[in-house]
Amino acid sequence: MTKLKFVHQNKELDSGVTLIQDVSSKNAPLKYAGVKLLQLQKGAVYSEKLGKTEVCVVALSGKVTVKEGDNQFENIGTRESVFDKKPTDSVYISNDHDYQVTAKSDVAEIALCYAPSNKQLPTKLITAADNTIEHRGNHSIKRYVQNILPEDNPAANSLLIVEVYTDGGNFSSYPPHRHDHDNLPEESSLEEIYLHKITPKQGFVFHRVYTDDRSLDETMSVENNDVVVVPKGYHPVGVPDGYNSYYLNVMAGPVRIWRFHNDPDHEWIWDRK
Ligand SMILES: O=C[C@H](O)[C@@H](O)[C@H](O)CC(=O)O
Repeated sequence: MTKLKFVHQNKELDSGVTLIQDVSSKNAPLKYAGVKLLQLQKGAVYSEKLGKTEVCVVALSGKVTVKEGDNQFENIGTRESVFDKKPTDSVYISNDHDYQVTAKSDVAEIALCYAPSNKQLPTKLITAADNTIEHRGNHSIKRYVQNILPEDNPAANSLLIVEVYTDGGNFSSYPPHRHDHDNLPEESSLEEIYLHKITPKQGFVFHRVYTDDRSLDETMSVENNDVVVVPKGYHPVGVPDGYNSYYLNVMAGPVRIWRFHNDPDHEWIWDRK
């Protein structure tokens, strides 16, 4: 059985810096994407030296200052919780840079989203206002999407990043789709990471990852701060009534294009009136 779910941890990295998730090709069936979830106490500093990797620092909650070379972005972040359900600020940093993140609020949570990068691009603040918003779906497949780094934003070499909110009783990433065939223009090959958050925090959601031939077919119950990786296959999410779901998606692959293929068995779901 392929390990697709990574349960949250609480590992003290440094004074005031707690590592909750660290998922990458080193410990998961991934070749491109990676994610870290960190919680920082006020004044705590997380530093990193990038190789041939780009990173997008997403200010999930609280406020942080991000410094890279001569670039300093002070007090970024717009929300106390991801469930404030509004866009936040992020900073894109490409390969071979050193950067530091310092917490400015009592507690700050950041997601570090990684993908391969060989061409240095400008370090860039992606403000909340730069996010594009979508309301997708109908019936019981309604979700609200905040695009942080969609493919029409040329700021990154490989990264595609989006936040998705799904209220209880709804499915998202549904009808099921895949993007695991390098077959443009019909379909692109992107692996994907889901960083899940749920409110109230004792909740869970169902996440299935399966392939057409069912050689991979895992249905998982996923809890707050768990990560699910999607190396290939369809990947629908179901949210029990009474709870609301948030997930941060990190996608990356050979080409920075998002073209998905719906599971033919369930594509009719989109056509309902
Ligand atoms: O491929 C993208 C991911 O599966 C999600 O971001 C999905 O598109 C979100 C949704 O449309 O429900």
